[in-house]
Amino acid sequence: MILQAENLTKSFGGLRAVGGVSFTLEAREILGIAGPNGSGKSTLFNILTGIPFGPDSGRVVFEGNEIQSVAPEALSRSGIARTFQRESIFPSLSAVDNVLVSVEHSGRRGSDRENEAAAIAALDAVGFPQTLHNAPTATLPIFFRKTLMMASALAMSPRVLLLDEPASSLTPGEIEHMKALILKLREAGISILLIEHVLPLLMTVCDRLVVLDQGKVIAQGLPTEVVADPKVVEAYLGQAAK
Ligand SMILES: Nc1ncnc2c1ncn2[C@@H]1O[C@H](COP(=O)(O)OP(=O)(O)OP(=O)(O)O)[C@@H](O)[C@H]1O
Repeated sequence: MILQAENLTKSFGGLRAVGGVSFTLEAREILGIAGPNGSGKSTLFNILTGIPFGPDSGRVVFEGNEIQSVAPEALSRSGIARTFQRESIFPSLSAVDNVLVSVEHSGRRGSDRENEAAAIAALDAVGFPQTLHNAPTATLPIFFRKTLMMASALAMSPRVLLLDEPASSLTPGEIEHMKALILKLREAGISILLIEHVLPLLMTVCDRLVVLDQGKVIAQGLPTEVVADPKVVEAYLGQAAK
């Protein structure tokens, strides 16, 4: 086991966005976090990484160490990196310069030439086209903005990577590329937590699923078992009916 969440909670005023969530992530596992809109998925990522806020209570154990109170910068240097649901890139910087920002915050800062080589290696690892390395990122198509954000996360050399809806707004062909990329990252030895709305995508890449509804785990286990669980069907159908 590489990561363990124990009874995590987070409230916003009277709203309990995450209400006692526990799960484990095994080394080199892809664990999907599913659940309808507003079920607490992104808040769970926020409190796991401390970006932008930690949990109200509960424990997060990463490689045997409690990390729920570790500052986010120290945490990302220690081997956990994340992407965001909305692409968080610096639009005025080129792709290489975006990734360089991560390299320079990774705690492995070298010479300018070494840093640039590390940034380019991260872009290559996600298949980001060389022709776009120096293009302004503001005008990049969404698929490349998403892979750029993944390259920035990889530049931190994470052992655990949290991906928040990497496939949202992508075309079916792009989703296939994204799937292949996620599987390749696991092959490279990275353990992955993957938030997605779209159950069929989770079904094809995840080893196990955890399903949240209203901040609580309502099911977890093998994807085929979880999607057949009446509580999961009800949570998704309830959402569709709204
Ligand atoms: N910073 C915040 N302040 C107040 N309420 C928040 C905040 N962040 C999230 N919430 C609320 O917490 C609940 C869980 O939101 P969260 O974004 O974690 O859900 P989600 O499952 O990621 O949803 P989606 O699939 O729509 O992204 C929602 O009711 C949301 O409105």
